[in-house]
Amino acid sequence: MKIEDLAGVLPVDGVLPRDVEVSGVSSDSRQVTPGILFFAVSGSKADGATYAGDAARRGAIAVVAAKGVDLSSAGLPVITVDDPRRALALAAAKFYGSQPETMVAVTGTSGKTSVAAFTRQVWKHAGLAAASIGTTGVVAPGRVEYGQLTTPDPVALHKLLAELAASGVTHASMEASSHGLDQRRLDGVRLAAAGFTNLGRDHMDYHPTVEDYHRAKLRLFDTLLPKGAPAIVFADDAWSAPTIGAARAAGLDVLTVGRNGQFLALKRVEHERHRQRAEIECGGTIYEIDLPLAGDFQVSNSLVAAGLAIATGTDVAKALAALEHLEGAPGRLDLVGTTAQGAPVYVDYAHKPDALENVLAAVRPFTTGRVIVVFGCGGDRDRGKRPIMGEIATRLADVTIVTDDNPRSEVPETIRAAIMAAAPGAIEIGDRRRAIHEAVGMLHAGDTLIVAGKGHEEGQTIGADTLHFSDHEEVRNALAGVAA
Ligand SMILES: CC(=O)N[C@H]1[C@@H](OP(=O)(O)OP(=O)(O)OC[C@H]2O[C@@H](n3ccc(=O)[nH]c3=O)[C@H](O)[C@@H]2O)O[C@H](CO)[C@@H](O)[C@@H]1O[C@H](C)C(=O)N[C@@H](C)C(=O)N[C@H](CCC(=O)O)C(=O)O
Ligand SMILES: Nc1ncnc2c1ncn2[C@@H]1O[C@H](COP(=O)(O)OP(=O)(O)OP(=O)(O)O)[C@@H](O)[C@H]1O
Ligand SMILES: N[C@H](CCC[C@H](N)C(=O)O)C(=O)O
Ligand SMILES: [Mg+2]
Repeated sequence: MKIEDLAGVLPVDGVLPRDVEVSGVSSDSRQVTPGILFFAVSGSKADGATYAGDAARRGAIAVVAAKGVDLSSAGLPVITVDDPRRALALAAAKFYGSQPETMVAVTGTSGKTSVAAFTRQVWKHAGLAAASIGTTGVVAPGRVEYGQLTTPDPVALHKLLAELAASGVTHASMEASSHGLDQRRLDGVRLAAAGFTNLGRDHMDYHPTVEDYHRAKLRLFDTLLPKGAPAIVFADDAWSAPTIGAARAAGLDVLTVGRNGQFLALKRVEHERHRQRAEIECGGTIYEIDLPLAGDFQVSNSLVAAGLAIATGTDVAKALAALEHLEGAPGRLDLVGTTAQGAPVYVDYAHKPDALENVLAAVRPFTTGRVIVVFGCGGDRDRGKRPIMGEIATRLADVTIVTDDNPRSEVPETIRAAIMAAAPGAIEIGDRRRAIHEAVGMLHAGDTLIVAGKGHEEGQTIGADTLHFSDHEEVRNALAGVAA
């Protein structure tokens, strides 16, 4: 690509000769190779501008930086913009060129991974070549890969989207995390529709207030979606009304789903142990759907996913019929096994208060005995959620076992103590393996065990080391009677 090809997204005129070849774009000087256009972005730990010299030494052709940043010593032509992160996203989109024709994104505190996976499955059922991108990685026809971030950085994202488009993928759903939205990672994605699930306490180590966190999420609707595009909003959350208001004000076609929804109205749900029967009304017709998943919240997630598929052209009856074949995303209320007496053991990714509350409430209706929960809180993350989650667990479970979940650089005992302080009667077992085995050993007929917090994760990070650890494996071993 020539630098002039970026003229639509960057003020390149007069900075470099128009026919200078660009071999790529990057915001990480360590990744710069000759011909790369370097973007100096200011981050949480460092300021990219201080690495412009490094980028120059590695062969960058120019640096894109915020107005007012002094880069006179970098020895590179400077292109100035208002928002270097947005410029990077738009330039990455232009550089890699193609994206699946129909792209949708979903945001919300909980349910993003599930909705992205469900939307892909609904499209697939409708005969479309579909992919999903999120916390558990990339899933596409012939491709399953684990990813590092929920919303990949724009350079990795557009490289991936171009690969997917080249492989024939026409439809892709992706998660829009608040970090991703705030850091402009999705700004170059051509979105056809977007979804909102709910808002609760999360990432309070990044966003100063819950209002700031909500504002970051709203960028998806008021900045990224084109006017007139459909916004599928779950209508039964405390934050639904302000989200609907903002989406309407942005000129979007707001389609609400849920008990209070109008586009897909949930009329009735009957919960069974591992499945649910839902009556959904759309355009005056009632559809009866057998959802093969446990958990009230999965009904909500299915409605958002079906809404996204319908809003982007899938036939209503086909989309709703596809819900009968949904598979849960890995580690989301994932039934790993049952004891000889039939007590189910679920692995779930609830690592924030609302998610824990929902998952414990979800299993109560089909638990005739006790609900037992094993969970902990991650180190180097929001400390405020620890007592809140302790309180939720002891209020909603009959037996609470507090254990470790990625203590990272923190002292594990201190994290557990903060949870225990609000969890009277809870049992403290730091070693997660032992905690899981003891919990499985306690199960009687009618009980349900939830091992929460790690979901699909395959490691336990203690200090700087990540040791292999899988809740799925430990549950299976404990059920098989293998010693801890
Ligand atoms: C806090 C955060 O979100 N950080 C992300 C952010 O880094 P940053 O911009 O703050 O980077 P920084 O370290 O301050 O450096 C500033 C700039 O200097 C550059 N640099 C730095 C060193 C050097 O030698 N040369 C150089 O050019 C860096 O590449 C960067 O561009 O941008 C980077 C590139 O996109 C991300 O990899 C990085 O994610 C880190 C690893 C991370 O852990 N992020 C998590 C918190 C995250 O984003 N999570 C969300 C939500 C998860 C969920 O709830 O599902 C996600 O979407 O995954
Ligand atoms: N719609 C929902 N409402 C409330 N809780 C939910 C909902 N969907 C999922 N959960 C809970 O949140 C956990 C994470 O679900 P999921 O991975 O789909 O959400 P996410 O938004 O992608 O989360 P993360 O940001 O952690 O990746 C689930 O394991 C479950 O406990
Ligand atoms: N995206 C989240 C995941 C948290 C999962 C939990 N197991 C933990 O380690 O706290 C984070 O990195 O904060
Ligand atoms: Mg996710």
